[in-house]
Amino acid sequence: MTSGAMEQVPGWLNEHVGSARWFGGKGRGGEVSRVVGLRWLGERDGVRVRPEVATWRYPDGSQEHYQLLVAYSDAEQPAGVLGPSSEGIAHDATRVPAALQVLLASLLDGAQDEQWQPVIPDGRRLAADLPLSVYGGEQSNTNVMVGDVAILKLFRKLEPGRNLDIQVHDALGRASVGSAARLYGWVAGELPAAEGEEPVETDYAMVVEQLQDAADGFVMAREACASGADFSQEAAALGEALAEVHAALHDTFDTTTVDGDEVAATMARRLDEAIEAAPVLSDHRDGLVQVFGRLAGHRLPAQRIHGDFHLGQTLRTPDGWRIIDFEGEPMKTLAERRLPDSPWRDVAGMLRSFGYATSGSDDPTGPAARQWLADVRAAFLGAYGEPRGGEADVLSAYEADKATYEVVYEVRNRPDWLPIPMSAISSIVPSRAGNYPLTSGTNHAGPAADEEN
Ligand SMILES: Nc1ncnc2c1ncn2[C@@H]1O[C@H](COP(=O)(O)OP(=O)(O)O)[C@@H](O)[C@H]1O
Ligand SMILES: O=P(O)(O)O[C@H]1O[C@H](CO)[C@@H](O[C@H]2O[C@H](CO)[C@@H](O)[C@H](O)[C@H]2O)[C@H](O)[C@H]1O
Repeated sequence: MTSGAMEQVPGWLNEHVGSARWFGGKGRGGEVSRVVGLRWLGERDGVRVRPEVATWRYPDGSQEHYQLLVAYSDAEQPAGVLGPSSEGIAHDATRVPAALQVLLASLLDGAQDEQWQPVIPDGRRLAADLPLSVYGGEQSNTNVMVGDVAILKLFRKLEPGRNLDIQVHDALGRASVGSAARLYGWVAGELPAAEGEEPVETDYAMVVEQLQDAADGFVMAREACASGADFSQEAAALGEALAEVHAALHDTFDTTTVDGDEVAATMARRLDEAIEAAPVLSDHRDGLVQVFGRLAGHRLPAQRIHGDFHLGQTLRTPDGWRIIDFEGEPMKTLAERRLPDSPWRDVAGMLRSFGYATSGSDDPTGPAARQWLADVRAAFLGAYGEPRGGEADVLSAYEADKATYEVVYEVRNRPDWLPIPMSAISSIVPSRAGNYPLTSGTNHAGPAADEEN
């Protein structure tokens, strides 16, 4: 098969895409309707590598595009086997070391065609023989660690236009913001066009500075709460880092104001969609709508923000906090994620995340964890800038909205963690039906603390 041509969809592809961590349509049904191979990137040790675009079609007729990186060989590789194909045995290339080397070499070689265009303006420290490994933790895309130099982030869900992570890292680098990683390069290209359609630009990958000795903010905060260690100074530094990023984004991208009535209506609509995915929310509907309703009659300043800010998006390096992953909420469309939004959405995301961190404590609802939470919230807000006047209501509405989003996220991805956002919702909006029962003894999170609001 030549590059760019459409191939018959092999049977194993539905399983590969539908069960992947990066697949955003879990629970919505559908299947792969077509798959198109882009350019062959090269061959090494009998393994040929090609990025491919799989189109997933949902029962309602909508569709999404996902990037696959496929390695083909005549013999089975030790890991990553997907199934047979007309090109040989297909493998998930992120699990085949030789295939990852082919990918890196092709970026450095820089060969381009319309569909796949590597651009590495700052690749001084990259070399084809650097060891490569796929990051093994939670991620919505696929991060390949390139030695200790860079991270190659393969975007999985492909969307039209410039990727937000590339755009924001670029802007923050130009503004000399120290609390984000440096952007080294990217792979732009085109989504394969269906018959009779014009090709649409997209981005396939990004290469950024690999932060060294970086501790995950969520792990750090959770451990601090579990051991009773003070986290206030760290929380204050996080507040400063977010304020620095917000200031740069404010000065770089368009700003506007948004209508509080519309924001409240959008939150209520999101809630109704959330209730369909997570009926457990329905008892809280009226109370949540009331919280959202406090935005009515106000105009809220809006600007480009992070959009999915939580402790898992922060890394503590020896030089201070770094904020990562500026792609916004994975469940929103790119058009929605590009729109200016209230900076209080990011603040609320971090406050919610501090609540998640209390799950590390033996007694998440006990006085020590509650005090820890109150202290870190106060320190973070103090350093970021306390909400003034009606901003406190805006912040509460965004916290409630974020918790609603989290309920759906947990239902779909980590049902064991569901008690955490549910208990937050119970404390924001005590319901007639009583609080969500806190379960204990889950492997991951354990019971969640009641949260301050
Ligand atoms: N620049 C970086 N330096 C070091 N580690 C990073 C960097 N960017 C991301 N990581 C690690 O990779 C993980 C996933 O990255 P993230 O950008 O959140 O990916 P995704 O969009 O796939 O969720 C992070 O939690 C972090 O541990
Ligand atoms: O994968 P992303 O980083 O884009 O974010 C998604 O996954 C996050 C979980 O990994 C999820 O965050 C939720 O869990 C965190 C603890 O693991 C917690 O700190 C956050 O407050 C909570 O929202 C995030 O919402 C989701 O978009």
